[in-house]
Amino acid sequence: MKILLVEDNQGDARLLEIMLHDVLTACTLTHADTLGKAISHACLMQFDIILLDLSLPDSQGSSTFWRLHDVVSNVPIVVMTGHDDEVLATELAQAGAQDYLVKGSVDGRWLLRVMRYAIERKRAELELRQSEAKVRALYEAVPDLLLFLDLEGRFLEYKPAKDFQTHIEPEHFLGKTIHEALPEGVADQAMLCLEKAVAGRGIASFEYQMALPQGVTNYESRFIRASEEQVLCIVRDISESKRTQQQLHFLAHYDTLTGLPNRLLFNESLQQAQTYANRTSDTIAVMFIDLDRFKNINDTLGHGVGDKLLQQVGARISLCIRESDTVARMGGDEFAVVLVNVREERDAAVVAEKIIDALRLPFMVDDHEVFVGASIGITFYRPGQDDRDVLLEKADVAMYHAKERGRNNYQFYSSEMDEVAYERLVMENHLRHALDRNEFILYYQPQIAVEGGRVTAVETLLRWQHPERGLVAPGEFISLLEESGLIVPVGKWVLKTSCQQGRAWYDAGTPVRVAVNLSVRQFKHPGLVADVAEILAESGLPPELLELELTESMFMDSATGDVNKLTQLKALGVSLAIDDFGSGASSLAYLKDFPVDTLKICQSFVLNLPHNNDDSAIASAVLGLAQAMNFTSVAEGVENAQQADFLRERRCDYFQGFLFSKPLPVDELNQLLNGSKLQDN
Ligand SMILES: Nc1nc2c(ncn2[C@@H]2O[C@H](COP(=O)(O)O[C@H]3[C@@H](O)[C@H](n4cnc5c(=O)[nH]c(N)nc54)O[C@@H]3COP(=O)(O)O)[C@@H](O)[C@H]2O)c(=O)[nH]1
Repeated sequence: MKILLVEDNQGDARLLEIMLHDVLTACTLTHADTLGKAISHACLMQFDIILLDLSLPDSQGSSTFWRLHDVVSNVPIVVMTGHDDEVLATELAQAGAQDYLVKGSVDGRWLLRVMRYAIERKRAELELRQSEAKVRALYEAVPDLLLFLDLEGRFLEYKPAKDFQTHIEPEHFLGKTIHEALPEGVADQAMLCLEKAVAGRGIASFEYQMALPQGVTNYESRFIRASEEQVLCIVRDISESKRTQQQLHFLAHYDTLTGLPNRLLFNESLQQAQTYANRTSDTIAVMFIDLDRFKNINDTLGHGVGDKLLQQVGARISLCIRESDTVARMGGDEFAVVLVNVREERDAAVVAEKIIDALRLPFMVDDHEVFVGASIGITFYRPGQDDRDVLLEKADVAMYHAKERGRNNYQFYSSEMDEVAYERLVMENHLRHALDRNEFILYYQPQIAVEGGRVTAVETLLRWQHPERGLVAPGEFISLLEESGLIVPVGKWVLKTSCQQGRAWYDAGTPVRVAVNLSVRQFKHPGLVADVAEILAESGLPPELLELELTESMFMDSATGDVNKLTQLKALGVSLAIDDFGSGASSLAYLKDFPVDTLKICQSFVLNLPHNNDDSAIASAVLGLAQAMNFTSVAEGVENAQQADFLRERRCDYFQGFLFSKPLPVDELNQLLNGSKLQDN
């Protein structure tokens, strides 16, 4: 123990020194006989205790204590007095000294006990002071509204929040009970929490809303027992975090484009509906809706229009169902509906018809009048049957059937449909290996010059030589190739084989232009231009003998940088044709901006020539346009002489169709090219 003894009387000092050495084995005693020396020692050394005589040569009475205390306020001071100033010593002991001793009345043991108590008390005092300081800092720093209540729930103390304005004066609370100060519902919950806190069951909290002058605000109140008599209530404004929570919930459960539930919320709703149906034995209908022609609109008019269209579609579907039903956007142009309380299949059919009718009406999007349709697949859940995923799969399978049945219709799921879906899956798997197994072959359909009747070009048409099914037409697998992305490698193979064949005809002295179809996905593939350049170089086909057939949508989608791609393709020296011209609901303005060489009149307009007035008008208009803009014109699907006459009279440049030749394998086409010129009959 390190002791500073401040005593000017050498005798008294010596006496104390002896007493201390008697009772303390390990003790360092520093002696000062003036206050000045005592202060110097106290500044230089950390003492455990100071024994202080109040009457010193340089200071007298209470000021002796206070001057030393100011310097070492954290060291316990025991005041030593004579009998005559015991009153002063008592006062000082109450004011800050740890204790006092009357000189001559103490022995060593007593002195030791007094010192130990003094040190203990001082330590406790310091700890208390520190913990009070912490509580005060905490109290000041807490941004929340703090309310202290008695154990019955009467407000005692109010500290306003730093973070938010309640617009309620402290008087509204102070002196009042919870029930007097708060609205009934909130007060009931607050009392419950207070009781829990009083019972010492930790922190009890609840969230609530209050209608305040500034609007509805969300609060959280936490109650904790603060002392024997008081409970602390911490009130926090959680409006902001509630809003964030709501936004996060919205983002996680709703589709941001249409505001409809997304797949996650749809699944939850379906699960709830199933649980309810299990109890009530009700039937649920699940519909899968896929828009017809949406992709075309998106590709031709752009994604902005596509997005707005989806919003309108979502709104129209919502109007066709009851509030208890759910409509969700599952992604892309796919929507799903859960109908609850379905009595019979007819109920679901009525809703499906309503949806189809609603979506059949034109949509006005950014001054465009656009038409979509819907293919709907329907399946039913009866208690205890399929789980959620199976239901959706079945509705999806039924939807595919609706598409195959010509779109704009609905189909109920039946187990036979699974076989078709299975076949589709098997076909997709076979297609994945078809390229490696050399199962693809190319047919070529001649294009005949109207003037002179010679074969000047051929269109390359893909066929699949299936090991079991024989020759499969592209109508059965091109869409599967598209969906699976296989169209990119397969399309490259078509291009390469066509160019090699084109070069072979060129070398054989029967040069013909080869027209190759490009699919949208192939066109959008970033490596397309490089692939065409490489294939031309490798095959040695003069570029002017290659024509690429593109759809109108590829020309229209200029927003995606595809204009540049067209220009790059054109720069390779190949020609570009617009296939099925007139079938895409698109603006004609692009014709003058893009490097187009050939317009191919869609065969649907040729089919009913010359009797159908509309088709005649369209075919005439397209041919007129081609002549005016200096494009080459090709009529597809020419099957009879009347069609050919009509087209010839309107100065069509080339014919393609069964009237002249079906698509042919290479050998047969070689015979044709080597034979005499073809004549139409
Ligand atoms: N991306 C690619 N698409 C391709 C490729 N090969 C073909 N296709 C596309 O598949 C569609 C169907 O082709 P296909 O079954 O070969 O039908 C073509 C002709 O056989 C048919 N045609 C030709 N003349 C007549 C006729 O007089 N009557 C009649 N009913 N049909 C006829 O038309 C199809 C050619 O059409 P088009 O391409 O519009 O010129 C077809 O859409 C192909 O585009 C490929 O390699 N890649």
